[in-house]
Amino acid sequence: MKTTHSFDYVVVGGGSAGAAVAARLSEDPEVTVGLLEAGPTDTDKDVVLELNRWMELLESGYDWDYPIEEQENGNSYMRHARAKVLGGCSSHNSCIAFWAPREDLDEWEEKHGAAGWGSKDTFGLYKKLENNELPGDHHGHDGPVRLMNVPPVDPCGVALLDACEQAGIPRVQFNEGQTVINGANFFQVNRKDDGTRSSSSVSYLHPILDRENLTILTDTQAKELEFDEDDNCTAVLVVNNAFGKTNRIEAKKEVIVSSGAINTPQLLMLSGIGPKAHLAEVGIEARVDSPGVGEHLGDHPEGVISWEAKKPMVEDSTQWWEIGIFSPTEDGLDRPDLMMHYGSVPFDMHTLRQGYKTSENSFCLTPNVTHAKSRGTVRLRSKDFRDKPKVDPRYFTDPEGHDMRVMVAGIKKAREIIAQDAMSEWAGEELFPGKDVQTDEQIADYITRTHNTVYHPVGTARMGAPDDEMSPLDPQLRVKGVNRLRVVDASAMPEITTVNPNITVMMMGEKCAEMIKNGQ
Ligand SMILES: Cc1cc2nc3c(=O)[nH]c(=O)nc-3n(C[C@H](O)[C@H](O)[C@H](O)COP(=O)(O)OP(=O)(O)OC[C@H]3O[C@@H](n4cnc5c(N)ncnc54)[C@H](O)[C@@H]3O)c2cc1C
Repeated sequence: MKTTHSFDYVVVGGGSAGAAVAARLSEDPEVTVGLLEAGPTDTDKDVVLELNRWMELLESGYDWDYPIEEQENGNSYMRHARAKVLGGCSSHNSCIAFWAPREDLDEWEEKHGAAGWGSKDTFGLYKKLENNELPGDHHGHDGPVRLMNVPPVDPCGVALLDACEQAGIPRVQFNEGQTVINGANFFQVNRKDDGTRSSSSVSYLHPILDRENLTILTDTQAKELEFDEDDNCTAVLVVNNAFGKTNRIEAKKEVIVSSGAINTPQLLMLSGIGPKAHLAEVGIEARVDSPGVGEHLGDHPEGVISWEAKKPMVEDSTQWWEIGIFSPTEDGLDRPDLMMHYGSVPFDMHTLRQGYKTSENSFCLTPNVTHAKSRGTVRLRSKDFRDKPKVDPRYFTDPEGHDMRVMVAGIKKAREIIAQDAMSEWAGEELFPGKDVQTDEQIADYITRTHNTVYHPVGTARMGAPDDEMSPLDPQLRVKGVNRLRVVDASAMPEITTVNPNITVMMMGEKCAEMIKNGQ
């Protein structure tokens, strides 16, 4: 096997976290950094760069496109989109941009043992990464990632916010440092003024493409991590050619895996780090018996309810999913347990096949469970790195029934909002689930067959206290049981964020680089 490159740091995956880590580490001209990305570059691809085209990327050649295992209580037709292009999912997502509520981060530290990740240590990193159009000291104004408010130009969306107010959900400005438990508005998005997404690639990598100590190798897929006899991670074995030949990329200091919540546990397991019994099933000898790898898969399950529009819907949009509504289903919560997105597009991808009505001129609300309790797994299908791993989110399997209870409440809350006077000029017939679906049981049955995801898988290689055997990473993101190997991406989250996670994943990349630079 040929060693084709040698770097101090090798980052595996040029996505939301990986691009940030590589950019920050290579600020030091004394170190060399190699960034490996399985997909192609984004620099010349309008379909990737123009934010309002993001839905074209689902199930396209830029999507790893993971089917899910047969679900006991969920929609087995669902697919998990995962971008395969520089910038990762930040290059094909809808760029809804949120700081995590401080309670989420404080819980990571206090409940899950992720010392140093509380809001007092991490809010400064959100500030560092952003260039927010909002004024004030709370925000950063010279970071790489541009955040802006979606202009409130969609008249149906404006009416919806009026209806929210009539239903007791006030307009609020997001990302101002106060946790929004009950409130709605047009989102902030990470987008530049000219409509280009401010993905991690656009934000962190495009400005430094000619940096001499940073080498970006696209179309380069990692298949295994190499270790020496002292369990130091010394290299990444990759395939970057049409003949399937393996090349070796040496890491003189560290390897940082940032391949996302599905591919990171896959690569760890292919490298012998994972649950021993499962590895044995596919013929891999365990280097580290780490039972938490591929476990604890969390997500935001999402339902949909849609109405025919009485007036023509918008024909252009910032990104078609422009409004967020937070509304708690019970009193006394410190964070909302229910969120909804508003879509100004037909969204029948899971309802049409089930026989529900559809319309070209419609809008929808998509309630999601912000802290779903069901947990799934990512497992190897075989020891072949080319085989898609088995993704089993086990939606709606939590024994208390919390997730379905919140989802049913979400459908009812959506109906309550749309029934307000302010929506009377817009809301026509309810297309799905429709007026015949009324009882909790009927709504739950509908959800089970038609739900989607907000595409936020997390937690499959989570960080936690050094002595917690179910957390494969320590709070410095180091993989327990080996040396010179870290993970940073959504898989490292101890628990899902209440809100859309992408900006938090970038923040994690910032913190990882900071810890490495500080010798932690
Ligand atoms: C369709 C969609 C819409 C979304 N919308 C939003 C939104 O509006 N707002 C929000 O906050 N969040 C959104 N998300 C979620 C958010 O984008 C992700 O949580 C986040 O990008 C995850 O970052 P990551 O670094 O963990 O992984 P990624 O950004 O996916 O990066 C992983 C990278 O590693 C590469 N890779 C994988 N395996 C290998 C390998 N073996 N070798 C080399 N490279 C490899 C991948 O190709 C990819 O580029 C959305 C996600 C999707 C899929």
